[in-house]
Amino acid sequence: MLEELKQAVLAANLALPKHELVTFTWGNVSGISRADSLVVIKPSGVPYEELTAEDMVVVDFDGNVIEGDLRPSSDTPTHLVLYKAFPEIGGIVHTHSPWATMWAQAAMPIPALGTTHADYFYGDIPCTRKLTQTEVEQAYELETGNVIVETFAELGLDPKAMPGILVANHAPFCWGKDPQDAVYHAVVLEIVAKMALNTVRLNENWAAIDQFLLDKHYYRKHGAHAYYGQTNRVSTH
Ligand SMILES: O=C(CO)[C@@H](O)[C@@H](O)COP(=O)(O)O
Repeated sequence: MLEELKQAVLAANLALPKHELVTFTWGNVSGISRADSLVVIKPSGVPYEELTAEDMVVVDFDGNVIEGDLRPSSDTPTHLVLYKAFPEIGGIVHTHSPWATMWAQAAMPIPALGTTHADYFYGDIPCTRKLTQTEVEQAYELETGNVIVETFAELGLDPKAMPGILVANHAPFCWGKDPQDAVYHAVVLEIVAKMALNTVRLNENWAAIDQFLLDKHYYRKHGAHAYYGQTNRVSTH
């Protein structure tokens, strides 16, 4: 059951240490089969170098384990909230990648400063509000998902145009059309987080990218009028 998705979720998880986005077991990737209403996710706390496809855990939308011998990622409730709220996404990544996590710990959005950012994130990368004590104590991982959805609703953001967020005092979550696409966005997020932090350190009079340049770069790669890359080759970005 879901063998292909398990392989894809395993490969996406293994890509995290390869891209230096995780230390020890600090992160997870999942993928969804919308046809089956099932999610495949990394097991909790298992070192990446030991993971196999059989270790991937299949859960339903209520978090019940349908397949797998191991306990699913502790962040499974967050992933499930996001899959339910954002029907267009097919994969989710959570890491504690240091540059993005610095912005999350500062509880600050990452300003859109340049075209590297604009190529993938259409505007400032938001940061959630802090969770309340009740939220943390009663349903921490579920409320982490809820505060992400709340932030997107308040800011009127489109999860396709803004494929990631920072959770205040915690770390980033990213997503994409499938697990690999979500990893791609997590890699870009870490790079733009590093560049933005050093940019604002270099120039205290920093200014956001002009809207017309942000538009040009984002829409070169996305939407009906995209023209980046080749038409006769499979190219995701
Ligand atoms: O956020 C944290 C730890 O603070 C977790 O996401 C991280 O350690 C990964 O946990 P799992 O191994 O997926 O349960």
